[in-house]
Amino acid sequence: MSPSKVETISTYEYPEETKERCFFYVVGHGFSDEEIRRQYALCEAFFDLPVEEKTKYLCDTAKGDFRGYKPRSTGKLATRDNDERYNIPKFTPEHERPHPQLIRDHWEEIRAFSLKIHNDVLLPLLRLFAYVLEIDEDYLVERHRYEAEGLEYLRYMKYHPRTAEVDAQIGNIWAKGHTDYNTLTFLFHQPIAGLQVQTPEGNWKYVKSPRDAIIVNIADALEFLSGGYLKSTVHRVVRPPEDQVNRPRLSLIYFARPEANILLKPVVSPLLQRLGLQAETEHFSHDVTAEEWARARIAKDHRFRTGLVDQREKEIIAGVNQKYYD
Ligand SMILES: O=C(O)CCC(=O)C(=O)O
Ligand SMILES: [Fe+2]
Repeated sequence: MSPSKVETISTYEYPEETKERCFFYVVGHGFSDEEIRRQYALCEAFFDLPVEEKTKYLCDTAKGDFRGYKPRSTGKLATRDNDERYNIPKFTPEHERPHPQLIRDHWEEIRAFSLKIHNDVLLPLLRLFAYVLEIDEDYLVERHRYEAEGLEYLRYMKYHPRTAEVDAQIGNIWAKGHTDYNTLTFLFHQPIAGLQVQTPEGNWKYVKSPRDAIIVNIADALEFLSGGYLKSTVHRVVRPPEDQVNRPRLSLIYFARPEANILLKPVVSPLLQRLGLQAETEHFSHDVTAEEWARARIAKDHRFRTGLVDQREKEIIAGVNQKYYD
């Protein structure tokens, strides 16, 4: 028998990495399935309250304030959105406000849940991003102090199923493509499909939601602070697939934001200097704070939702535009 011929092989060339902007997942986050499902149960119970009760806690979105209850649009504006929200702000004296008894009855549990996201998930990630940016490990942490003035909130959300006819009028898009305006958004497990992320080529891809993972989304403030190095993810929500379309879609989301007076400009970072990103990628015509940016975006959103304008306005503040995507 002749020895088999040994083929010479060269090293494997890896295919090019995907250039997609991604959400990323955090696992091993320390939240039990039960803890999360209790929050969903509270979310469901909140939206089951009579509408007269919920509207006592309306948020003042005209002024860019998202604390409290946002009803879904109805009547002629019914196609503008199909979701109700209840945003529960940080548990600090600045944000003391009335809440329904249901929320009061579970105050400590909701508070512990919110603080756990802030302390055990947000802060370690901020240290990681500081490491990536080659800046002091606590630089971002010191700008997201829980006790400081500024708004973060836990959001309970409920999307109401709509008929195929109504959904067809808006191209089956429940929430148009957008970026979030905060630092990081944490989306807890979401069994109803619908969330999609936009690739740099402009295509949309479903975001899977593994049961043990929190989906994390980089948002505008982090993009500004990192000179565009960390990209604010463009995402949207579409009509769920046929086997899920008749079920209400509950979402449990935490929005972390920088402290109110943090200026949205790139941090001084060796990495950004090397990459030539130290100059701002988008230029505000004057300094803009995290609070101003968020309020301006919420107020513009209010104008569209409530029918004051028929097209979403592009310019948000100080010459910087927000893009919307179908
Ligand atoms: O409900 C979701 O899955 C995403 C919601 C969202 O993008 C938002 O509220 O900003
Ligand atoms: Fe979003």
